[in-house]
Amino acid sequence: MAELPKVAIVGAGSVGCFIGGCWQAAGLPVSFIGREKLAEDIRANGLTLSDYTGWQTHLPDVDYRTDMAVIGECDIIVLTVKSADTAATAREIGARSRKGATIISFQNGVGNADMLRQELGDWLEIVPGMIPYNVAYLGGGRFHKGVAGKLFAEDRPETRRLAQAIGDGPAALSLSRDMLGLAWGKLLINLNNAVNALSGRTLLEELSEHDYRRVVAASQREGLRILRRARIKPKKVGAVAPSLLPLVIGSPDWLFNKLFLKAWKIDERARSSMADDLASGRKTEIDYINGELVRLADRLGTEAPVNKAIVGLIRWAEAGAKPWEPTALRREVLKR
Ligand SMILES: NC(=O)C1=CN([C@@H]2O[C@H](COP(=O)(O)OP(=O)(O)OC[C@H]3O[C@@H](n4cnc5c(N)ncnc54)[C@H](OP(=O)(O)O)[C@@H]3O)[C@@H](O)[C@H]2O)C=CC1
Ligand SMILES: CC(C)(CO)C(=O)C(=O)O
Repeated sequence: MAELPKVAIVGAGSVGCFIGGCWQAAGLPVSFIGREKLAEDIRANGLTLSDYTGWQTHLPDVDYRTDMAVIGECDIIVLTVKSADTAATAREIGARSRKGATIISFQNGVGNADMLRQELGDWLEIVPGMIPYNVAYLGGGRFHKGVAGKLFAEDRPETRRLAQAIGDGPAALSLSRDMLGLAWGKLLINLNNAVNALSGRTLLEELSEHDYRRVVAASQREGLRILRRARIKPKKVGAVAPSLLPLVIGSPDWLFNKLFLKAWKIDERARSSMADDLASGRKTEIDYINGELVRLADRLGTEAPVNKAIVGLIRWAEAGAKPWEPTALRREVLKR
């Protein structure tokens, strides 16, 4: 990999188009692999990327495809499909990729890298990654990063070279030797995704309501208890240590809205990816977030009533149930 690595983004939707677009803007050769609807849009409009700071760039020439033919030429494969699609997509990648190429998972949840190891471990180098920020598809080839944060990938020689090639910028790559800890830290933050989706509101609107935050805080407190029991140490993602998350999220409005919400730089359009899934009638990743804790609790012989209740409400919402008002959601989940 003496020259710039050739990158394929597989599952080029919100996150994939943003990351791949930023890396192309940084000078890397990037091919995007995704669905025909986005291919048409990007063919017509190119790719426009923006973020919450007002930064914007436009890429008129984008190699967006709907087949994997190019994958055999790529050094770095970035996987950005939803978790339920990981195994099937990995098999497609395995059939076409070059032995020894690197695949990085930028997905929510804690199990995608293991799934990739299972499907592709003897063929590709499997690298866990983590995406801390939100990306919204705004139509017309536009993708907007709505929350602050830096991408992470496991610290290895090939990711060090990649990070150097990308340089600084909105999709800069940081490296870590504790990706599993980061994945669990991110999962604790992602417990807000379901409440955001159930609220039917933007992240800012939802997080400014104390009753929604009380539900999130309770699911995080329960998550932390289960992780302690499993001897899993979640790592800090963002400004707040995992053990303090329930305290900060559950704090009263006068403190939370004035201090924390302002400092987090959340764009007023931003919603969680689970809210996007519900809005477009797709199955959510609930089984890989709150559901992961429910399964872990089960394996440990303990209970996860708050997260279990939230999984149930998301199932209803997937079947078409209406959004929840703050107090009604608090009463339904916390029974108080
Ligand atoms: N969006 C966000 O702000 C954030 C997302 N994440 C995580 O990032 C991951 C990606 O999310 P996001 O970008 O929102 O997802 P999107 O649904 O926007 O993008 C994934 C795309 O991959 C397509 N796809 C699925 N299987 C294949 C395949 N085999 N070949 C080609 N394309 C395929 C999907 O098509 P189809 O829908 O037809 O299946 C979809 O268009 C998720 O794990 C999510 O939780 C993390 C942080 C923030
Ligand atoms: C909003 C964010 C960045 C954190 O919950 C996210 O991970 C998502 O939308 O899936």
